Amino acid sequence: MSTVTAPPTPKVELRAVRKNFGTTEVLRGIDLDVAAGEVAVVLGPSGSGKSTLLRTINHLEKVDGGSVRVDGSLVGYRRSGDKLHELREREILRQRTRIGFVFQNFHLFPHLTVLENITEAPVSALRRPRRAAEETARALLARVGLADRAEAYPKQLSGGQQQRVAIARALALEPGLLLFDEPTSALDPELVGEVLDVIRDLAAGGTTMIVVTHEIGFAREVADTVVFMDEGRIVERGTPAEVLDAPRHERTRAFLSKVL
Ligand SMILES: Nc1ncnc2c1ncn2[C@@H]1O[C@H](COP(=O)(O)OP(=O)(O)OP(=O)(O)O)[C@@H](O)[C@H]1O
Repeated sequence: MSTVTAPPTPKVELRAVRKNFGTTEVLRGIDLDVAAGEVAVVLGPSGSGKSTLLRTINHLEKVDGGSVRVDGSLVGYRRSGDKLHELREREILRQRTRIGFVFQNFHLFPHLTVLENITEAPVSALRRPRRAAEETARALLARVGLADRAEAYPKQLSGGQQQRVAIARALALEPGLLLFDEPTSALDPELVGEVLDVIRDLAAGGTTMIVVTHEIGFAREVADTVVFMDEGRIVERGTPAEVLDAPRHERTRAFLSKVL
């Protein structure tokens, strides 16, 4: 008797995702699977829809068509009978806490210390006891190399340090998925490496990640999969060697010739 094993459910599953802003079609039918533990790097020219793609996965943007599943559940919707119903805002927020999001411009709260920035969401959204949340936050700060900056305010830190705090803050929610939106593009060149090192460590530890970046060297080294977006579509997807060294699509070749 043969045993048939079902393929594992992807951690992230996008099917025919469409998003419009007014009359502009920004996502024009995106299909994307990211498996548990996979690191997907998304490349593409400015305006191709990379940020919007991440924001639909996190339900910061509602889709106009298609579906987004994270861990098998439809983001933003629940099913009853054959019908899909939009989830209430509270449930959407709860789902969103399972997905860590690191922005280009850090988005730290300026009036809170580093430690408070990291404990804010676990205490308020997840109702973790403050003492336990602080203990976790200190461990995460050590992990991103900032154990001694817990009491500092964001403006007292360099951009690279602020971004490492933002990563620690995302990790404090113990997310099953981490999304990075150009995490190094607001940094001075000498600070890029320290942030990429932290992301590299997370990748090596098996965290599922989707990273939008223009850092081709990082993509080559860390990505399992490289996705190239152009005008709201995924036009190429493959291993770093396939997409970066032997791109099949003319638009990918043109883009790489500018950034390499
Ligand atoms: N909230 C919005 N309202 C209207 N248009 C928007 C909005 N957000 C994005 N857009 C438009 O959607 C398109 C795709 O934007 P998006 O930020 O997703 O691209 P991107 O590939 O991430 O670009 P970049 O690399 O410059 O960040 C752009 O034309 C942008 O102007």
